[in-house]
Amino acid sequence: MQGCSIAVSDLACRRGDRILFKGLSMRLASGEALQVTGSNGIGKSSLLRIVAGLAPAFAGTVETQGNIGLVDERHALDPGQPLGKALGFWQRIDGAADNELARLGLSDLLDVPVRYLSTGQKKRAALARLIGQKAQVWLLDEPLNGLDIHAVELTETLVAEHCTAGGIALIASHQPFRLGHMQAMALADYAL
Ligand SMILES: Nc1ncnc2c1ncn2[C@@H]1O[C@H](COP(=O)(O)OP(=O)(O)OP(=O)(O)O)[C@@H](O)[C@H]1O
Repeated sequence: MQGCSIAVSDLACRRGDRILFKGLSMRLASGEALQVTGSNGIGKSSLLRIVAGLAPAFAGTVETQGNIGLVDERHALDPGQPLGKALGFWQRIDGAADNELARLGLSDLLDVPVRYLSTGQKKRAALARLIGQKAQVWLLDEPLNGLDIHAVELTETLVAEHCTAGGIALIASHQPFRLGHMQAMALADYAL
């Protein structure tokens, strides 16, 4: 995997008329992972969207190197399409790749419309798309929500493999995420 990095310096985030956090700095290099923790509404998702370039910083800078894949609550896959077709759409854009469908327990669901998938199945389908995207930088917003114990372990393993291969993982979650050498940042330390 090519070199990748995230460098955030003195970042402030405003949503509406509220400053959610300020003075946040962090650096992640190839192979590193960081979990951002904090209570509901503190700004974890907002931070990920700023790092992804989808929302503006109120102050400070964000520099990233490498392709970014963001998995959050928004639909990555067309809800009206069967899962196989919805993933196929992205494969034509991302380039053919092994989406790890069998490993993610999705092989028997390819004919099922995405909107009929369960919460956990949708989550695993989003991971399949992320893997196919071959992005170096993974931004994962509450990746364990709605997953059963096996899917939790699989997600943790996939992230570990991604970092071992030289990728970066920035994870926003209030749940424990087991990963060796995971750094941690409490967003409350930067909240106003
Ligand atoms: N576009 C927006 N305009 C105004 N306020 C917003 C906007 N987006 C988010 N907010 C507010 O910013 C705050 C932070 O939201 P955010 O989703 O980043 O928090 P979070 O820490 O990820 O929460 P959760 O753990 O519940 O997912 C919330 O109070 C939310 O209502």
